[in-house]
Amino acid sequence: MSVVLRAQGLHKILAGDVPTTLIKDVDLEISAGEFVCIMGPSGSGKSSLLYLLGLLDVPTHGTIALDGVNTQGFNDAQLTQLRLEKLGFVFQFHFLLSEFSVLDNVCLPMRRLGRWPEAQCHERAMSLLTRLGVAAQASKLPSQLSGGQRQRVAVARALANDPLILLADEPTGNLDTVASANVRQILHDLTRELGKSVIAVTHDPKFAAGADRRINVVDGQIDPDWQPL
Ligand SMILES: Nc1ncnc2c1ncn2[C@@H]1O[C@H](COP(=O)(O)OP(=O)(O)OP(=O)(O)O)[C@@H](O)[C@H]1O
Repeated sequence: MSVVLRAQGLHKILAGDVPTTLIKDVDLEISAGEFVCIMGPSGSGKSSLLYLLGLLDVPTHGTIALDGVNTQGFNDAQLTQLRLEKLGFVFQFHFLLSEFSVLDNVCLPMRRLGRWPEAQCHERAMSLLTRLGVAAQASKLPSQLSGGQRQRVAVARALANDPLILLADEPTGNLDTVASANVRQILHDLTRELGKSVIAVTHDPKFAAGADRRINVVDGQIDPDWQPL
């Protein structure tokens, strides 16, 4: 299996009167099509690690290679471009743009990347919304959707640019039980069907149960001795 993301010697230290170490000594490889869940106690550094892996934050030391590209020394514009091309994000809160329709929310990252002409952006967006069961909501505003529908649109948006890796931070954390089960199922089934790698932070044992690999973060480090139940 080819490696799509390789993190080596990651450290994240916050400067201050007393420097705080958020992440230390993390080495991690993610294979193509692999579904990995990051688990661990609250405040252990799971989101901090995900933000580093997703190039939303820059490590104090260490390197991250994405699809064979070493990102060390990249400036903001280069990191943004690489994220746009290779990564999709789903957060606990949907972060859809409230003044844009559902369809436009999914088209926006495609327009930004410029890989497809406008007609194809629409076609791709509608196809994703259909697969996620929210095509009927395409012309609505996010405020007119239920929480579960909004999160499904957020998944469609994350997949819009056909990313190599989908990164998710507590994607079912803000949903009721039924919507949570639905989004969980979709994330597992659709990403496998599309052959995406997934890195997901979760507290949800049901979500983690379907993963290929579960890692436990404790005090900013991957616990090498941890055995999932
Ligand atoms: N920008 C920051 N400034 C100061 N402290 C921070 C910052 N970002 C994170 N922290 C601290 O770093 C630690 C790890 O935070 P992080 O959000 O990564 O944990 P987590 O494992 O994702 O937690 P949770 O499961 O509660 O979401 C926490 O103690 C948090 O308060």
